[in-house]
Amino acid sequence: MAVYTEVDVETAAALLRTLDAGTLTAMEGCAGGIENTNYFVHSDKGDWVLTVFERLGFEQLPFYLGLMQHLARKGLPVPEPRTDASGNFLHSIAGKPASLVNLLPGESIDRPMLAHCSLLGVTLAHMHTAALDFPAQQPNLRGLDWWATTVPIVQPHVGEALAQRLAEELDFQQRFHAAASTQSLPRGPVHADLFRDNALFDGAPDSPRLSGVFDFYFAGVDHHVYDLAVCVNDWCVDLDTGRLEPEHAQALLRAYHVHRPMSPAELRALPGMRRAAALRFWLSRLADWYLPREAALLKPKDPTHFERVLVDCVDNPWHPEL
Ligand SMILES: Nc1ncnc2c1ncn2[C@@H]1O[C@H](COP(=O)(O)OP(=O)(O)OP(=O)(O)O)[C@@H](O)[C@H]1O
Ligand SMILES: N[C@@H](CCO)C(=O)O
Repeated sequence: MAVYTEVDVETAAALLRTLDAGTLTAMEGCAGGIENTNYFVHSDKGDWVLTVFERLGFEQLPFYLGLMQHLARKGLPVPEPRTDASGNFLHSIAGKPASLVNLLPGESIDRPMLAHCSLLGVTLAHMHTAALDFPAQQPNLRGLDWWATTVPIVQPHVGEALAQRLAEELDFQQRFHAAASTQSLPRGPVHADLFRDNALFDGAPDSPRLSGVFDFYFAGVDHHVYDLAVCVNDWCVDLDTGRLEPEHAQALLRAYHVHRPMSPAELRALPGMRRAAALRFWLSRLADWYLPREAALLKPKDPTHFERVLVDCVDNPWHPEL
């Protein structure tokens, strides 16, 4: 149950009033999610998600919430932070940062079909294009520097063979990211964590619609092809074996390419970026596994899955046909 900070009815009702979001009719704590306190809040003006941020500070949130506002106002299915009369979207509850966004319709999909991958490709292309003129800058805080800091932290816990694999992959990534061919790849604000549990679909089963993309709290400026690699590694990988499902990946990339054509350099970089994305989530899961945060209620996710994904990326580099 992801309610770390109890929010009482009076506090929620007062926030709704401040944000001209109607009169509160009901609220319930949200069981999903592990990072933040989330409540579903209902009023005579609509349905909302009230989030109290447990780890992120007031200084990082303007980038994430501003990017969500930017994308939502351009018509993307992204929650829009509700603003007060002065235009502020960052509020405070119990001394912690808080936000109120509109509740998006739809459900997450456990096992994406080709149609879901295509819809994701279309939306991701639109998100990348729409974000290009977002003025704020924040690097991907889970990028190369973080990998280099985290590898030696987790190495003592994983045994010699895996410690060696981590060192070799970090070395590969440092060379790959230093190459001029990588540095010149197109960049912009990207989601960087758009797993299947961060998207919603509605519509009939045979004609789904992508109705929501949320959880922008790892977003940052990075290469577009890195963001694609993160998606391919989750939406288009068998969760039992860690192996790529090439038809799913092809569907995602073809749909993306129609709306934001990928350059030959981006296509060439995809195998290296898939390795980068696999390393990033292997490392964060290893860190959560061996060095759990104090008082964290979260059940750590299985790191070995991304070890398998990385092995598959290295052993079977995949090149899309567009
Ligand atoms: N704007 C929204 N519209 C609809 N549902 C939402 C929205 N925001 C969050 N949710 C729902 O609430 C759940 C928890 O949200 P979220 O995933 O952002 O939690 P978290 O704790 O912040 O992050 P994490 O996924 O890292 O645990 C989601 O699984 C989703 O079902
Ligand atoms: N998507 C991440 C967790 C949240 O960032 C993972 O599956 O490891």
